Amino acid sequence: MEKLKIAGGYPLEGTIKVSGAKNSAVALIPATILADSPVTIEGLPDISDVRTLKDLLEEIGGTVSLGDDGEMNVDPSSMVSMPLPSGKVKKLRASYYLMGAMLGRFKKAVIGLPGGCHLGPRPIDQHIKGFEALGAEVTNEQGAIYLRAEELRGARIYLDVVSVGATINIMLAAVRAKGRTVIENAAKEPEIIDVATLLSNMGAKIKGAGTDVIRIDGVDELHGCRHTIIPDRIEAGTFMILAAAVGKGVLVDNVIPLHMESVIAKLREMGVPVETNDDQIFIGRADKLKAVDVKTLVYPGFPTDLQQPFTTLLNRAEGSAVVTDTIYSARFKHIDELRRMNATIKVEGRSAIVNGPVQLQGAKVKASDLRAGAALVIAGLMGEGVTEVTGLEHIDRGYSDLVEKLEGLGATIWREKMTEEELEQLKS
Ligand SMILES: CC(=O)N[C@H]1[C@@H](OP(=O)(O)OP(=O)(O)OC[C@H]2O[C@@H](n3ccc(=O)[nH]c3=O)[C@H](O)[C@@H]2O)O[C@H](CO)[C@@H](O)[C@@H]1O
Ligand SMILES: C=C(OP(=O)(O)O)C(=O)O
Repeated sequence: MEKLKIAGGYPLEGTIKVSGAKNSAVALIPATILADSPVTIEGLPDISDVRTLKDLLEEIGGTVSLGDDGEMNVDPSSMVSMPLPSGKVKKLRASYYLMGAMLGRFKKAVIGLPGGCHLGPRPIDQHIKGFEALGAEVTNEQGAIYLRAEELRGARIYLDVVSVGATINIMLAAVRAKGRTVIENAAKEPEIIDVATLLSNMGAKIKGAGTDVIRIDGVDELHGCRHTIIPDRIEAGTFMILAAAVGKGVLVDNVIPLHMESVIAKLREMGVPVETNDDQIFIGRADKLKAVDVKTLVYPGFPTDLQQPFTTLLNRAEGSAVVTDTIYSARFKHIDELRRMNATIKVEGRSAIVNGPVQLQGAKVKASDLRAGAALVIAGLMGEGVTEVTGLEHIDRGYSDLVEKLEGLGATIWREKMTEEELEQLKS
């Protein structure tokens, strides 16, 4: 096991390139199950969620190759509906997409309950409601979800909660159902459009992805195709926030600026100079930052996945800022760690109140989840002295080549093997 060490307090500059989107990748890969001939996905990020899904496709009989350039070829023709009760499915959240994809292709699946970041309760009742509306019988037996259908029939499904996962999962099952499915109150995240684009290139009939009503006319067969993934707007946002915190001129490359509007607006409100062109965003240096309140919302609102990194940035701002997470009320595990680094933050209900400016100090901290990890890396770069971050298995689920990318901006950051004593401490 390794830990990350960061010598903070130095300004960063240069260009940093964004990889393919994790939350697209983890849906595009299961979507290949639905085809009857090979699918190629270009530009996948080098993250553990992608490697775990590759293993899972191989477990059900797929022939899968993944190049160093992030190109994955999947031949799904020999796949079978093998039960995937736990083990690897627990390593990530998005293993729930195997339910929709396997139900769509085989009309049956057994998948263990998903893992992913611990952000408080993360129910999947809306996914199940959707599968049942399509005609599947769904039961939960000893921590695994059993799905079975004689046939899948299109249905009108109103989501009680706007859910990215449920919207994509229902889409995956519905593309091979008989007749029309309408998903109302659908989520509108760019990753949903990316998955719908892949499925359409495979021969699916989908209209309205990216709006809150998606119409799907089921087809009998889907074929292989080639697809290029969209850039990761959460990784891009992490780099923009990091640049606002410790940059003296950073160009974030390979971005779709339209996806970043809520983040750009908040940074500008704080006084950060932000300029955009077709596929890059430049973040300039502001010596003084103003505190701003932030509320996370479904897309196109401010993403919950950037709430934790943004909370770190607010430590540099003058005044008091209220950060409210309306999606995950308990997504505040990073706060205790930031406090160890000298932050003055109070948590009240769904909100964190950050009082700044404070000079963060290097400390030994632990990432409890993926974006807590990103928040602590930014804090380490801002802090005086050396910061040690453990819990890298979370960061490695979502950030491709993070150390190399930050070194490219001039950061002093490295991975180090943990000692026996440290490993013992981690267990206790
Ligand atoms: C792999 C992936 O894409 N993960 C993203 C996805 O997670 P995920 O798909 O799990 O998140 P959802 O959009 O489903 O969740 C949004 C909200 O709806 C609730 N809910 C969701 C489903 C359900 O059946 N019932 C229910 O009550 C959740 O508890 C949460 O409060 O979207 C989240 C919200 O943008 C992001 O933080 C995650 O990075
Ligand atoms: C919460 C996240 O991921 P997951 O849903 O995969 O746990 C995230 O990407 O911030």
